[in-house]
This record gives sequence, structure tokens and C-alpha cells, in this order.
Amino acid sequence: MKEDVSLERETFAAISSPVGTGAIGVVRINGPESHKIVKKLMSKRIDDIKYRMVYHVELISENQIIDEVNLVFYKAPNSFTGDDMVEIYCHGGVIVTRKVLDALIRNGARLAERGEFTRRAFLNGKINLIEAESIYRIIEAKSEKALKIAMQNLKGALGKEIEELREELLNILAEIEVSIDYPDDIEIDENKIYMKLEAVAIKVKKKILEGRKGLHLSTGVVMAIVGKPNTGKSTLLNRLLYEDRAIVTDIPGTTRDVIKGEIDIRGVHFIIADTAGIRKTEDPIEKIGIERSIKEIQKADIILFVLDATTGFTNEDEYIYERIKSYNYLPVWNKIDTNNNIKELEIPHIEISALTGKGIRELEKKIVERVKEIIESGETSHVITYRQYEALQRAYKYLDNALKGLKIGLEFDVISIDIRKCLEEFDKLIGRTFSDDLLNTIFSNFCVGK
Ligand SMILES: Nc1nc2c(c(=O)[nH]1)N(C=O)[C@@H](CNc1ccc(C(=O)N[C@@H](CCC(=O)O)C(=O)O)cc1)CN2
Ligand SMILES: Nc1nc2c(ncn2[C@@H]2O[C@H](COP(=O)(O)OP(=O)(O)OP(=O)(O)O)[C@@H](O)[C@H]2O)c(=O)[nH]1
Ligand SMILES: [Mg+2]
Repeated sequence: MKEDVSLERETFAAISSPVGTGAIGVVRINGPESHKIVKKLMSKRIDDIKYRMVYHVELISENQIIDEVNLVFYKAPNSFTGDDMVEIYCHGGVIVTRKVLDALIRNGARLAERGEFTRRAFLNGKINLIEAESIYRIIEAKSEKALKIAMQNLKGALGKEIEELREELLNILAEIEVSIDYPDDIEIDENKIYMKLEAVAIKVKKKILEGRKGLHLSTGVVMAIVGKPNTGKSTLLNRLLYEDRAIVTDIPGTTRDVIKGEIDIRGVHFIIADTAGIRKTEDPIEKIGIERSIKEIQKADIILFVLDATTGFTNEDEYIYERIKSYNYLPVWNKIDTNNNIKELEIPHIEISALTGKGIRELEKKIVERVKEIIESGETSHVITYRQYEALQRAYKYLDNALKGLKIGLEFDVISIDIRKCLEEFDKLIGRTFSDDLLNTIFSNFCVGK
């Protein structure tokens, strides 16, 4: 249904300035009909419109003046989107911007979807996918550092590095393929191939390690609250967020899905995920919830392992401990306001009452100490989205496979499969290849009008 409309009416419009009152509001219209639609509304008739020039006119619809505005016409492909486009600078009121938008819609445009202007810029080859993502990060940046790496990416930082790695891999692949095609004529130096491939792998690995820091700076530190059912995880989430976000009951298995909240703790931005209590269960919904908890463990930079002082350390805790011990976790004994059964663990732990708030400040301090080590160590890379991070991880996996294959003397045609897979990941990362689903996921984060 939605798609039919967009095919029918390719020209779309949106308010691009923030909702609210401001000195000036910006309304944009993009697509083949955009010039015609705006001209219809102009008080002056201008026959040979000059592009990228500011016109001062009144917009008139149904004999009523909508507003006195400035206008700029852009002619494809010389616009932000690469399409025909018009920018309208009107007065910045909530009603007046909406009336300008209404007039455009009534004259044949449709409403833009989230991120659709930027999406057009990507589809028209004006920017690559990493640059599109960096525009979003620029808008969302909450610190100067975050803004700086996003801005460097808009100027192609990560994209260029990936293009270079891609070239190196293509060269290696070419050498290998020649030897596959002409096995008798070409003598290939396997050692040299190995070293070239290893050099690429090392660079990718470095990107991944540094990428973690880039992610922290631009999105926040991911903290998962994990434990068996009923230990007070949701109570703790609410306490840390200063907000009644998650449902709390005394029934074990209350939280079914991952519940997230964001907050600054001592100057560090955290994304906190409260998870379903982990236990063996036959309940199909709870099972899915627990699978999600396990996924959050893998994504987290720090895990709060919540233990219940009223039960002590049980077999269920042991089961979870086995799953998290290789990650960065912090044991937290909760409910110390009650008679407690705290068993000393070898590792340092923290004691709190999520209910009364006792020990929470110390917990926050400990958490920040732990993550500061990660945040402040090493270089920053230009990886600024989880998508980019995961693509690099997959790329590395294929390179590693290829290297292992070379070591044990696999045939070149087998090695070349892994190299191609890695190239595919690079292509997806930059957006050289993409699916509608991927674009929908990326641009659905944007605001309308961007
Ligand atoms: N008024 C206005 N300000 C804005 C934007 C916008 O779309 N409109 N931007 C939106 O994000 C950012 C600037 N980015 C822009 C990127 C490309 C083009 C553009 O017109 N590109 C043409 C011409 C290039 C040239 O002559 O330099 C092109 O690529 O062909 C404009 C703005 C921030 N400020
Ligand atoms: N006495 C005491 N009770 C607490 C404390 N924290 C949580 N509780 C109680 O423990 C029960 C479970 O709390 P929840 O926060 O729902 O526990 P949960 O770990 O999220 O449970 P699931 O979502 O089922 O895994 C509730 O009755 C809470 O009021 C605490 O510090 N002291
Ligand atoms: Mg819960």
C-alpha cells in the first residue's frame, strides 16, 4: 500500500527544522514535480528560474497568503539528494511550517518517510552508506568527541580505509585466480600471498578493537543486567534510570523481553538493558526472552550479575556464572536490606539494596571505574554504528578462515571463497551492495525531513 503511493507520487515533502517555535523553519520538497508544485504557489511568476539562487516571495494557496518566504531551487543532480529539490525558508512557527507543508501535499507531493532525503542522496550515489550513517550520528551527537568522529566519517574516513582494504584484497584475489586459471604457467608464492592477506587481517582486527571505543563515544556503553529470576534486576534498572521503566513483581519470570534505557552516570553515557531472568523453563515465551538475555550478554561492555542475598549463591546462579565468566562482569548482591545469605566470592563484589537505594552510589562508581578502562584505552576508530562493527567482525572471520586454510595447504579455489565472502562484507559495509531491508533499518532511525 505504502509502496504504491510512493511509486505514484515520487515527489515528497517534509518539515526539516525541529518541531517547535523558532525564528525560521525549513520545509523541503524533493522529486520530479517539486519545481512545478512550488511555482504554482509563488506570488510572482518567474519564467526562467535560476538554480541555487535565493528568491523572496509569498506563498499563496486558495487565495490566501500562507507565508512570506525565501526559496531555493536545486536542479538534479546538483542538490543534496541528487534530485530536483526546493528548500523553503518560512517563519518558524509550528502552524506556519505545517501550512506550508499542507500546501505542498495538496498540490501533489506526499509526506516524506524517515530519512528519505538522505536515502535519495545514497541511492543517487551522492554519499555512501557510512556517510549516510554519519549524518544521523552528527545530528544525534551528544558530545564534541562523538561529533568529531561522525564528522570525519562524513568526510569519508572509514569509507576510504575500507575501500583501500578492498583494493588490497582484490589484488590478492587476482593473483590467486590467475594461478587457478593457468596452474601450469604461473608459479605462485604462497608465502607472499599469506603475508599480504595477513596484513589485511591485522588492519581489520585493529579496526575492530578500536571500533569498540568509537561505538562507546558515539552510542554509549552497553550495560546488561543479568541474573536468575526475581533477584531484583528490574528494580535495579528503575533505580539507575530514576524512573519506573520496567515492571516489578514478586513473581519470578516477570520480565520477558529486553528493556532498555539510557542515562549518563558520572559523565559516561550508558545504554542499560534489563533482561529476563535466566533459568531452565518450558514456557515458550520465557524461553525466547532468555535467548534474548544471552544475546545481550554477548553485546554488553559490562554485565551486572545480580545475586539475591535472600537465597544466597544457588545452582541457578552457577549456571549463569558459567555463561558470563568470560565477559566483563561485576557481581552485585541485591536485597541486603533483608537477612542475608551472601556467600563470599573470590572476585570483588558490590552489595546493594535496589529497593531502598543503599549502595547504589558505590555501584555507579564501580561501574564507571570498570568501563573507564575501556573508554580511555587505545586509539579511537571511525566505527560508529553496530552495523559497521558487526560487518568488520564478519569480514575478519572470513580472512581468518582463509589464513588458516592457507596454513594447512587448502587449494586456492577454496581460499578464494573466503576472500570473496570478505569482499562481500566490505561491499555491504560501504553500501556498494545493499538490500531494501537494510536501508529500511538504517533510515528508520532518522527523523522525517532528514
Ligand atoms: N539549506 C541546507 N543546509 C544544509 C543542508 C541542506 O540540505 N540544506 N545539509 C543537508 O544535509 C547539510 C549540508 N550538506 C549539503 C550537502 C550537499 C549539498 C549540495 O547542494 N550538493 C550539490 C552541490 C555541490 C556543490 O556545488 O558544492 C551536489 O552534491 O551536487 C548541500 C548541502 C547542512 N546544511
Ligand atoms: N527486600 C528487597 N526486595 C527487593 C529488592 N530489589 C527487588 N526486590 C523485590 O524482589 C522482587 C523481584 O524484583 P524484580 O525487580 O521484579 O526482579 P527481577 O530480577 O527483574 O525478576 P525477573 O524479571 O522475574 O527476572 C520484587 O518483589 C521486588 O520488590 C531489594 O533490594 N530488597
Ligand atoms: Mg525483571
